Amino acid sequence: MDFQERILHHFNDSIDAKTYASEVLPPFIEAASQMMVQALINDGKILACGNGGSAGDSQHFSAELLNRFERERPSLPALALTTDTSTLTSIANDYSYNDVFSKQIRALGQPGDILLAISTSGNSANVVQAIQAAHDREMSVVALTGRDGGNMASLLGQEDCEIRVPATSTARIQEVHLLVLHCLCDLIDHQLFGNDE
Ligand SMILES: O=C(CO)[C@@H](O)[C@H](O)[C@H](O)[C@H](O)COP(=O)(O)O
Ligand SMILES: [Zn+2]
Repeated sequence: MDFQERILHHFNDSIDAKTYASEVLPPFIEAASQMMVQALINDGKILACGNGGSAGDSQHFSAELLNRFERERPSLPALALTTDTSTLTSIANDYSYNDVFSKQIRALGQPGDILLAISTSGNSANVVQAIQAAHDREMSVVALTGRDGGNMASLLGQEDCEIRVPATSTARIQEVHLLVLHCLCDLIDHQLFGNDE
């Protein structure tokens, strides 16, 4: 395969992953948006976490809520738990990397808040512990996963919502996660602030 063939292969794989996801994910994305809207209406906030590319997704999503997505509207309360290096390094150093998100949630999470937990494998131990901490704080969870949902899937209850991308490649799952996050931003704006046409 020459370089351009490789590139084409990535594009086609990504298109196929999104097409397949579009056949199964819409009801779950709708439900997750309604959970988030209800939390925001009730003065709750959204805390987001994940590792690597999913840390980037957490920050991408919280920025779109705090600042804006595609239209003018008031700031919405969201916080990525992946950004404060002093907090992250001290928790990892003194306790364990598995605690970096859960300790923040136990301090900042309030009943009625939402945890957005992002992992392509569903098996990142710090995200699994974040879900446990969120439940302890009476928060509901929106989980963005892939593959078989991993350990995260088995922890979720009736109040939670899993959006599981039907794919196995980390990169393809991440590409669909980003699209899902943009759908959530659009649906949140639409439900809170009405039609923008
Ligand atoms: O972005 C990528 C791969 O595309 C990596 O940084 C990836 O996010 C990291 O390996 C993560 O640690 C994977 O964690 P997870 O998705 O299994 O929870
Ligand atoms: Zn990546």
